[in-house]
Amino acid sequence: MGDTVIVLNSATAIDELLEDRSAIYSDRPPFPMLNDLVGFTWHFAFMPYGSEWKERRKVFMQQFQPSQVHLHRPAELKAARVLLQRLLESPDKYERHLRHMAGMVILSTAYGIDVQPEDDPHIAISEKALHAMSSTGNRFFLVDSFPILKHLPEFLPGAGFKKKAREWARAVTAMPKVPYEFVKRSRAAGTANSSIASRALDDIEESGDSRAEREKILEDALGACYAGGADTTVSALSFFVLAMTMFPDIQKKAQAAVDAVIGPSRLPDFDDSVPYVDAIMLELLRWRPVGPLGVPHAVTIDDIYKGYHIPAGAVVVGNSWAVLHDEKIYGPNTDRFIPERWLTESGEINKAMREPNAAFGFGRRICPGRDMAQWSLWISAASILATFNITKGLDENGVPVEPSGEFTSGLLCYPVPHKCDILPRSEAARALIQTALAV
Ligand code: HEM
Repeated sequence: MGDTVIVLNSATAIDELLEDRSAIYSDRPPFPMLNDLVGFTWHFAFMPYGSEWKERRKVFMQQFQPSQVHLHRPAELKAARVLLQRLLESPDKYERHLRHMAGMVILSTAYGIDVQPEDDPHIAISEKALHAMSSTGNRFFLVDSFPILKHLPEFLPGAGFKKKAREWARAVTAMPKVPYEFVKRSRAAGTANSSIASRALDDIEESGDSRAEREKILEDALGACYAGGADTTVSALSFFVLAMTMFPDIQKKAQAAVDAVIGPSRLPDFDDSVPYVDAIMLELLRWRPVGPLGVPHAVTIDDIYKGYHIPAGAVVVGNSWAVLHDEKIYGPNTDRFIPERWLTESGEINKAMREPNAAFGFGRRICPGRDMAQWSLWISAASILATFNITKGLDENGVPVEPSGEFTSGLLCYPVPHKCDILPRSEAARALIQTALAV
């Protein structure tokens, strides 16, 4: 990393630098362990600001622009309903089910893959690579401060990180390749489902441009869906489960709001408008941003801000947590979970509030999957509220166990595991879940 690290703690500084001057604040630090050794060089989240990053981000954005998002809805809806069924069968494994749901949305949307209920091979490959990413991103490796160390032979004492990196690199290289090759094989066999990959390959074939290069860009860009979207979605939904466990009154209010719109005989759909659930989603992203310090940016040329010299290469961190907990922006008690802060007196979303975009990063690097993320979170949360009660688990004496509310530290945070019971709200709710996928 560069020698200078600047942490921006105020919304004003973030707006003025990472947003207004994003043309020069959108680079990344080098990440020697993650990129050079573990092999995430294909993932545009970690690429330097430049043509390779631009090409991949452009291809990605084309598929996630507003005119395309309706194509992703069936997969998001199906994954939410499968989630309900899995919660019904084994509620104690809810973390595993959230992970399955996030993987299902991404693999189905991006590649048209129908994931298996258990031990899906595509999920397994991607999860291995994600494990490498979180293990690398959440830990300090000396090689990140002294990139020269990457040239140490593996057998030397202190070079154990190279062995670890080599083991991880296999899964990391396979992550974008294996599902992409699956799509190509399915197309050749005439069995391919509709997917982003398949539609983009149609375009490439029709255009007749230099195919190998465009395909490589597409393969990399799609690999970024799982790499950027799985852990983050799981973390946000885990915080939803935590919030519903900790704040039963808010859960009751949300269930009443869902019931009033949906009624007793069906499950939520994307056309349903439930502002209280919108408010819960906004508050969730604000209260517990999954990456409190985002992903570091770097500045490409020397800059001056308020009289301070910011040298080229400086690492610039936008402190999302500080912005999202700023009481001047979001009102009092920002450490508390209060969905009402997002609502007007008449119960509509208050459009004057600053959206919790800081949870998705900044400027030209802002999360390009945020729309998909928010819709997936919304439909999952609304479906759970419609059908389940989430309550505190009981200890051996039958006393409810209060969750600590704590969360892990690192690039990406999760709630510390807590005891909770997830049970259907009624026999009618159970029946709705059981028949949901037959509809
Ligand atoms: C709750 C869910 C999510 C959260 C909180 C989240 C948050 C973030 C954050 C903080 C960044 C870094 C932005 C920056 O550097 O300023 C990012 C980047 C990224 N996210 Fe997300 N994300 C989520 C879901 C997704 C999903 C579902 C996808 C894919 C479908 C995705 C794909 C990406 C990619 C590809 C990047 C790299 C962008 C770049 O460097 O140009 N994310 N996300």
